[in-house]
Amino acid sequence: MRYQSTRGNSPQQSFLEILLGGLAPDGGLYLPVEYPQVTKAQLDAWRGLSYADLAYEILSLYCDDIPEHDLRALLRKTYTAQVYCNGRAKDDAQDITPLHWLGEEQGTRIGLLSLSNGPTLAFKDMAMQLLGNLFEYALQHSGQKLNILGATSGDTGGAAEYAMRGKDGVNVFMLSPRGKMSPFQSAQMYSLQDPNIFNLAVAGVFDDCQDIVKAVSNDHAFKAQYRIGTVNSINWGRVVAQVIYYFQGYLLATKSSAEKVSFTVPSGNFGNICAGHIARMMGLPIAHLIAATNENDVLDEFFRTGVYRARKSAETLHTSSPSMDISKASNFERFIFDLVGKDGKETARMFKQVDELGGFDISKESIFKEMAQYGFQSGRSTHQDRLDTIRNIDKQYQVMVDTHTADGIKVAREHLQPDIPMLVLETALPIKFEETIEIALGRPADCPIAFKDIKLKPQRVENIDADADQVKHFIAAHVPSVHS
Ligand SMILES: Cc1ncc(COP(=O)(O)O)c(C=O)c1O
Ligand SMILES: N[C@@H](CCOP(=O)(O)O)C(=O)O
Repeated sequence: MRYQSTRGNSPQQSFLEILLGGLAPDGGLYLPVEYPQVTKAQLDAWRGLSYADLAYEILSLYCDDIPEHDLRALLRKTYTAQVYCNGRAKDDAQDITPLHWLGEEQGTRIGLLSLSNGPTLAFKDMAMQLLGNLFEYALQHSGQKLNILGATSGDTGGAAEYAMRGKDGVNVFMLSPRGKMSPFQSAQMYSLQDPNIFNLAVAGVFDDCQDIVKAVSNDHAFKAQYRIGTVNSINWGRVVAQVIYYFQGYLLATKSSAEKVSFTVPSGNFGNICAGHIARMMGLPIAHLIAATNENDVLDEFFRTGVYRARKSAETLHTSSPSMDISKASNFERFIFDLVGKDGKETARMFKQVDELGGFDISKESIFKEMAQYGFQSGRSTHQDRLDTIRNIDKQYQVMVDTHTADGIKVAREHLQPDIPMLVLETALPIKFEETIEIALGRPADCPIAFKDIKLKPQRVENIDADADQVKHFIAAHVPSVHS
C-alpha cells in the first residue's frame, strides 16, 4: 500500500516509511492512495476472531511491508487481556474492547463500546500500545533512534509515555497545556521519572501545543537532525489502529453483515471519528457517524452549517471534558481531502485559508450536499448536560461514565433511529475526571489499584512558552543530533 499526502505535494511512501516520520514533508497528513474494500462475506468470516487476529486481517491490508509472521506476532503481543483489563472483570477482558449494552431507548438498543481498559484508562491506549511495539520493530530494523514530539490535552500524553517508557532508542517530548488537564491526568504523566520521558507544560491550550508539533515537524533540517517523529493522530499508524475497534464493535453488536449500526464518537481532534470514517469507506455497514463535541463546538458547527471556523486559543474554553478542548481538529483535513475527491491542491488551498483567514465556508458549494453520503451527523454537549447524563446513566443503568463519554451519550440520544443499534464510544474511565464525577454523583469513582496514590507521587515537568523555538532548544539540549 502506498500513502499520499493530503496536500498533494510529497512523494508517495510505504507504511514503514511514513510510520517514523509523522507529518508529510509538504505539511499534509498521510492517507492510503485507496481504501481497501472489505466484502460482507469477509466480514462474516471475521466473526469470532480474537481481537489480535481481527487486527491482523485489517492491518495486513495497510501494512504490506511488514511480513505476515512479524505483524501477527506484534499484534498478539499488543492485544492481550493482561494489557487491557484495567478496571474491569477479567472475563470480558478477552474481547479487549467489550460491548456493554445499556438498554433499549426509542425503539433501538444503545450500548457502550469500552475502549478505556488499557494501561492509562483512556481509548488512546488502543492504538498507542501498538505504536510503541511498531516503533520498536521499525527502529530495530533500521538501526535508527527516534525523538517523539507530541501534544496532549490529557490522554494522548499519558498513553504515549506509558507505551514508550523504557523503550530502546526512543525519547518522548510531550507538550501539555499548563493547568488545563485534570489533576489525575497531570499526575499520570508528570509522575513518570523515566530518563527517556520529558514533560513540557506549555503556557497555552492544546491547539498551541499541536501547532508547535507541526511547526517543528515542518522544519525539515531540524526534523532530520534530531529524528523527530510523532505519536499524535497526525501519525497514520495511530488512526489505522483505531479503525480496528469499529470492526470489533460492529461484529459484537450484530449477527449478520446485512445489519447496520451507528456510532457516536466524543470528538476533539477528529482522530477517533476519522478512523470510523475510514472503516465506513472500507465497507463496514455504518449508518451514521455522529460527532459529539463539548462547548468547543467547531466540528458540530461545520457538520450543521458547512462553515468551518477554527477558534483562536483565547476563544477555546476550559471545560469539564478537557481532553476535547480543541478548536483546530487536525484530522478534519483527512476528511476534507476525501470530500474534495482526494484533490491535494484544493485541500492545501482550503487549509491555507484556515491559517490565513481562520476558516472556510462550503455551505453554498455542491460538496456540502454531497457530504450526506459520508453519513456524518453531529451535536454538542455542555457542562450541565454532562452532569445530567452522568446522573441519569448511573440511575437508569447503574453505570458510571466519564465526562467525555457522557457528552457522547447526550448527543447519541438525539440521533437514535429505530432498529439501528447505537454504539457510543467510551473514551475514558470516570476516575480520570473524578472531581466532576463527585459533583454529579456525590460519591467517588472507582480507582484501579495501580493508580491509588498517583497524585501523591513526586512530579517532573518543565514550564515553557508556546514557542516552537524554545521547544527546539529544549530538544537540542537533551538529545544528541545525528551529526554528533
Ligand atoms: C477521553 C477523550 N475523549 C475524546 C477525545 C476526542 O478524540 P479525538 O481527538 O480523536 O476526536 C479525546 C482526545 O482525543 C479524549 O482523550
Ligand atoms: N485528546 C487528545 C488530544 C488529541 O490527540 P491525538 O493524539 O488523538 O491527535 C489528548 O487527550 O491528548
